Amino acid sequence: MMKILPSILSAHFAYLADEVHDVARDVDMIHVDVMDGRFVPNITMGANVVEALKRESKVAQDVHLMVEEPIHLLPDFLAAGADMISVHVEACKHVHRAIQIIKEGGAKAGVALNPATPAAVLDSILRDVDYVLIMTVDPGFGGQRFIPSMLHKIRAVARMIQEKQVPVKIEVDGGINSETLPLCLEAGAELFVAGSAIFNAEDRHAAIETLLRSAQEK
Ligand SMILES: O=C(CO)[C@@H](O)[C@H](O)COP(=O)(O)O
Repeated sequence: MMKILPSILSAHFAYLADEVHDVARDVDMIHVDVMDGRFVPNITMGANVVEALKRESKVAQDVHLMVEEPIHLLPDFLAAGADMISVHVEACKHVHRAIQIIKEGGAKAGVALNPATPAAVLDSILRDVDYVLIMTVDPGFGGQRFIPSMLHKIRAVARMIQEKQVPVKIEVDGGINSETLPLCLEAGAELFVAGSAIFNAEDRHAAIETLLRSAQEK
């Protein structure tokens, strides 16, 4: 079943709780971008924000760690209540260990791939993860343009999942809007992260409706 995950990177940080309440009327999960200023140029939020939002809202949180060597941070994010956590294969020397820690902590575990990272890196990890996050822009900023060649990668990962017969979901993130969402859906994605397409809209409810409708129209 497809899901839309609003990325709070594009929300108004001064009113974060209100922004989360606003979208939580329409979705059951939000996407939380954690950036360390090293793996990607920006610095955003940490486990304290996940914990604070957990106290404010029941909405589930999908935490995307854009962080060099994220293993040491996992216990904090798990304790804060993260429901899904992904680590980048490009940033983590011991991906299997990270996946194991996330699962043992009770969250769903994902691996994230930058646009230039080939699907083949998943061969030895696909059986161990709950989801693969395919970045459809280079991570670091909201509001970038979707990279069309990522559709091939989505298809390649969908094929690998089918061949290995594993219950792994494909998540896409970056430049997702009512034009790109149906293309990704057709290629095999199920989880759609959208930041500016939702939070830049005056009416977030209508923006989410538009995204959901675009999936049906295809
Ligand atoms: O991880 C990231 C950016 O690095 C994303 O989650 C962005 O927040 C997506 O924003 P839009 O491309 O949808 O505006």
